Amino acid sequence: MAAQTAATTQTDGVIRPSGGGALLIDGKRASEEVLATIAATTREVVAQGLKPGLAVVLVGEDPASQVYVKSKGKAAQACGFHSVQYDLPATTGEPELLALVQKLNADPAIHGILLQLPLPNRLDPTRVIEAISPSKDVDGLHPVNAGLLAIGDLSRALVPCTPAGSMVLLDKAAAALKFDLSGAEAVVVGRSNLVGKPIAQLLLGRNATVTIAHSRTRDLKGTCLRADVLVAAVGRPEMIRGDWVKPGALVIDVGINRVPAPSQDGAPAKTKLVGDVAYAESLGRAGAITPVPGGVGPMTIAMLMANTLRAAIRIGGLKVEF
Ligand SMILES: NC(=O)C1=CN([C@@H]2O[C@H](COP(=O)(O)OP(=O)(O)OC[C@H]3O[C@@H](n4cnc5c(N)ncnc54)[C@H](OP(=O)(O)O)[C@@H]3O)[C@@H](O)[C@H]2O)C=CC1
Ligand SMILES: Nc1nc(=O)c2c([nH]1)NC[C@@H]1CN(c3ccc(C(=O)N[C@@H](CCC(=O)O)C(=O)O)cc3)C=[N+]21
Repeated sequence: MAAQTAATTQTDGVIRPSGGGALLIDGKRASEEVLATIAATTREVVAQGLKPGLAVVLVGEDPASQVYVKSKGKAAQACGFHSVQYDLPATTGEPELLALVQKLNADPAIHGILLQLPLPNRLDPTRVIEAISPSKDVDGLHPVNAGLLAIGDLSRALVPCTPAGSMVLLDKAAAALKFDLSGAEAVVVGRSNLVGKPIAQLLLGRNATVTIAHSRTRDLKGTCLRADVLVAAVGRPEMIRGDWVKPGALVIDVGINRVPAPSQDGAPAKTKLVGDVAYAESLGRAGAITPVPGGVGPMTIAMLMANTLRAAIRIGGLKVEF
């Protein structure tokens, strides 16, 4: 492990451990590159009289959601966006939430609306998501955007942020290993509308042969072992073991799981983040892997900013390359 930490990120955003083993794809670094491009393009857009605006809506007091929402607001400000956050009590009713969405749909200062999920159980997310104007749906969850992705119209779709960010990291891994996605066996574990399904669509769009696995999949280990590209989006800490990884595979670990960390005797209990893939076990097998934290998480936030800028450019009818 010491050799792993000694190596530093190289110009292509990939860490090559000096002791050999999987390449580490540096999501923090990749996200900073994307954010720098966004900040530069935003200056151009602002000079043309349009300031991209992002509204993040949080219902209830889930501490993890509060952390994510805060980092989204910070990133928006760093990009030069107008940024607003709505913190609604857990008791908020659907009519009030729908009224807020309508107000934001009509607000010319807002180009992106993000409704942080999960909502409190009483509220049905589909109805609220469908109320968001597709042109402002920077999470890419509205059926119009999901449909555009499904038919492969990436020039018009707003693509969900985590899947879009995962593809950027996968491209870095593929470039570093001179690996061609076209025709490759890709396995996505997880089929949520937010992560698993859209990642599978993006991989299909790149001509991978895609399998989507889920909780009813019979031989999950055997399925994973076929994968040249393995994407884990399950939400179960380190469920995918090292010996489920095909030697040389490109592994994208989307999972973000907070688990108890061993604490020194007497010290207060601590927690740490782990992915859905047993990271240490996989280092000796994978060709490349994204770490948790510092992998897909930071890219998700960067792609949310990218979607907001894209939405603003489209709504404003600007002729800016982005
Ligand atoms: N890095 C980031 O920015 C983000 C990370 N995440 C993380 O990604 C993970 C997945 O998120 P999300 O898609 O929203 O989660 P969901 O809970 O919506 O979906 C989980 C998926 O995993 C499948 N699954 C659950 N248990 C098993 C199992 N034992 N074997 C096989 N498949 C299983 C489920 O199958 P079934 O459909 O059959 O129930 C489901 O399709 C979470 O850890 C989440 O925190 C999420 C969003 C952003
Ligand atoms: N409508 C909606 N869209 C989302 O995209 C969405 C959501 N709801 N609900 C929750 C999930 C989760 N999510 C993360 C974003 C960033 C990090 C992130 O930046 N993680 C850091 C670490 C952060 C920490 O230390 O806690 C990292 O992995 O390095 C993680 C998770 C977006 N989500």
